[in-house]
Amino acid sequence: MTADPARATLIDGKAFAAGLVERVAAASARLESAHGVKPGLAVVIVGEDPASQIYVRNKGETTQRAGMRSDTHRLPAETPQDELLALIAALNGDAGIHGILVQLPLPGHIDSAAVLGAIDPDKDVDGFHVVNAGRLAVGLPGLVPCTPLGCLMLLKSELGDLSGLNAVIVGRSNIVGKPMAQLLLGESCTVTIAHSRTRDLPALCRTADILVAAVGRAEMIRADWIRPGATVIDVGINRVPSRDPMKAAQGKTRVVGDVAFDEAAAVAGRITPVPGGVGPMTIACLLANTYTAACRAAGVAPEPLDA
Ligand SMILES: Nc1nc2c(c(=O)[nH]1)N[C@@H](CN(C=O)c1ccc(C(=O)N[C@@H](CCC(=O)O)C(=O)O)cc1)CN2
Repeated sequence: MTADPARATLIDGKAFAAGLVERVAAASARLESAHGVKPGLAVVIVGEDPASQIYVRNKGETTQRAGMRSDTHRLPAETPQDELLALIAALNGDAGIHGILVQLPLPGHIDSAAVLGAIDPDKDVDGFHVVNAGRLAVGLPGLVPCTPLGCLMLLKSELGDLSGLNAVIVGRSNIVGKPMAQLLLGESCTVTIAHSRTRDLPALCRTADILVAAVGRAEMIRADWIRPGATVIDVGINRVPSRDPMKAAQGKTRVVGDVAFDEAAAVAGRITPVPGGVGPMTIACLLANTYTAACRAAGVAPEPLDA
């Protein structure tokens, strides 16, 4: 009889996110009662992409549950860019709105960089504006992209002090890979960003105490890429056919990450599942950023939101 392989500890992002939303709600209620400021978030969606519709609905519902103001602007797919820019200008000037988020992806006729660049950096709760990317790079207070911020919160709550750890991030996007690298550098990790041109990626990944997978390729990272005991953070959300051939034939899908979870969990020390790992932290951190933006607009120091 063979012994069961050791299994990694699951990092429960769903539970952590629920706790964070509660803390944001409590801090927001105190901000409102002490200073008369109710944090307000405006979410803008252009078009009918079904996944985006679900994410936007979840954002609206979670914002309301946290006792914040939630406005959702649904624009048709053929909305001209000028009209979208005019809406953003109006939201920039609305004192009751502290956070503005434009759901991505945008339809092909719209220049996403121009739209993201039109958001007031102090209301940019996605943290995608170049001003916020610059603030993060030089260590100034700004607004940090939600997914990497959520990953960092999970890592700190699991591992405590991260200083001196080797972190490898697979993926160099502006939204996840690069800000994740800046955040981990800020925690004094030794950081490497890997990408499609990296030589011997499996060997590089095996040097990682912390391995962040943000590449967008289903189950690309295998067990033998992982150093035994490493902490694995899986940012990927990929739809693949259902395991059940009958359901797969009907077009049913399931969500998997960038890490081959079952085999990776036999090697890693800690690992985030997909679903239920990093994903829920994205929306919780959006609320945290909205609260932070509202505090700064009111000239009030934000309360710490750590667990
Ligand atoms: N303006 C933005 N657009 C997009 C962002 C973003 O942060 N800002 N991120 C993604 C979509 N997204 C939020 O917008 C998001 C994606 C996934 C999840 C999540 O909780 N996923 C679940 C699984 C969901 C499923 O089963 O399909 C999980 O991982 O548990 C939350 C938010 C792109 N656009």
